[in-house]
Parts: sequence; structure tokens; C-alpha cells
Amino acid sequence: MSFMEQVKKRWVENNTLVCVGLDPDVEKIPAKYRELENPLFAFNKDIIDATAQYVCCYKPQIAYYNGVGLERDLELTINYIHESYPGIPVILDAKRGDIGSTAQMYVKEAFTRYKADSVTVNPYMGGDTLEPFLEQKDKATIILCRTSNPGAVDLQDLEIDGKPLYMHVASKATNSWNRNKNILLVVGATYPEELKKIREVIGDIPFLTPGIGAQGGDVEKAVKAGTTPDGTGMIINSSRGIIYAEDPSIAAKSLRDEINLYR
Ligand SMILES: O=C(O)c1cc(=O)[nH]c(=O)n1[C@@H]1O[C@H](COP(=O)(O)O)[C@@H](O)[C@H]1O
Repeated sequence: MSFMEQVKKRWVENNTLVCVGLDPDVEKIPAKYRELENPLFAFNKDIIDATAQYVCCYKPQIAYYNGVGLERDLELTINYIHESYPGIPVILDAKRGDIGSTAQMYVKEAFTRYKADSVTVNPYMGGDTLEPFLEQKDKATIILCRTSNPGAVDLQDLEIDGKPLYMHVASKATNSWNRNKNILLVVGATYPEELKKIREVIGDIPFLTPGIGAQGGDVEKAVKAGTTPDGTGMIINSSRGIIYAEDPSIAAKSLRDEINLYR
């Protein structure tokens, strides 16, 4: 099953738009895990077992593994999700983007080495850098459009030909780039007005929406602005808000229920 088919199935059958971000900081996880050979994997495994029934996706951020030389923990984590919870797709958050020949290697990294179902990419080097990803018909390419951070305004909001740069990204993603219908857009929950504006022009292309929980985005505003008329169309990510919660299972369930109140 393709990434999109798996996500749509989880949206409906598990009634959830929640994505748990697997961003374990080796300095912040409890001491009992730090002594183990694969500390991040052991930590993630407990989070995954506690939250699987409440999620439509998992999203590990590659820097938490590569940055500390624990890539093996990332491989073990993704394998564990595929083996123990088939049907829950994995987004590798790597925000890649480079000339075609290098992008081919990034494709290998995401889909052959790590066996992710989808990867985040930065489109600001242009359409040719996305091609190697877009050709992977069963995988999804998740393109940064309007990000959740305060500095998103610095460049993404600059007006070109009467509309902000992020709207140009949104229209290319709806038209020329999306011939295989395997694109999603990153639009942050911290900017509900932009979520609404982008939703108005892109039809039912799904959003990956980070920014709730630790970054303070408002769930009600984000859900009302970003969902499609059938109440889906969003993958709403929380990382620190769930993985460091006193009880990650309760935190994931509460987020699912809060989102479901508004869609
Ligand atoms: O592509 C992303 O996932 C992403 C895009 C964006 O605009 N903002 C953003 O926070 N993210 C990622 O989403 C996660 C947010 O983490 P928390 O703030 O802990 O929930 C991190 O993995 C970020 O790298």
C-alpha cells in the first residue's frame, strides 16, 4: 500500500490525525535508557507501544540520531514500526534538497536504507531537486511550504508577483509537481491564517502540520483552518509534547480526542 493509502486508512479506521514525532534527545531521555546499547531505540519502542493505537503516522527527525552517531537506533525504530505495527507509515523528517544526482542518494537514504514511507524535503532549490523523490510513486514527498517557526516570515512571506513565496510553492505542488499525486505540504499549526489560505487554493492535498504542543500552536484553530470538508487532510505532529509527557499514551489519546472535537 502506498503512503497515502496507509494514512487515509488510519484516518478512517483509527479515527485519528495524530502523528507522534520520534525526536528523542539522548541528554533528555530517562537515565535507565542511556545505559543501553541502543538507547534511543529502547526509548522509542516504549513510546511506540504506548501510542500506536492513537496515531496515523510516526515521524522520526533524522538529526536526533545522526547528530549523536546513533543512526542504528533510527534503523531499528523504523524496522520495529513496520514489523510490529504494519499499516502505520513512517515519515522520515530529513528536509532534504539538492541537485538531482545528490538527491538520488537522499532517496536511497530515506527509502532503501531507512525504509521510510515518506520524507520531508526543502523545495527552495527548485523543481528538479524534487524529481528523484516524486518519481517514487508509492512513497510520499512532503514539501516545506509555510513552516511553523518564527523565522518562517523572513523569506516564505516575501511577496513575488503579488503573492507570498509560500503560495507559489503551494501552487506548484498542486499543479506541475504533483503528477503522481504523492505530494503533501508542511504547514505549521502556529499560523492558522496561512493554513486556511493554503487550504483554499490546494484542494484536498494533505498537510503535515507540526507546531502544536511544545511550540504552542492552537489545536482548535489549526484543525478548523486546515482540514478538508470530510474532516481529514491533516497529519498533526507533536514530538516533545508526547514523548516527554508523564504518560505518552494518555498524551496521544488526549491529542487525538481534542483534534476530533473540532473536525
Ligand atoms: O518538517 C517538520 O516536521 C517540521 C516543519 C516545521 O515547520 N516545523 C517543525 O517543527 N517541524 C518538525 O516537527 C517537530 C516538532 O517538534 P515539537 O515542537 O517537539 O512538537 C520537529 O521534528 C521539527 O523538526
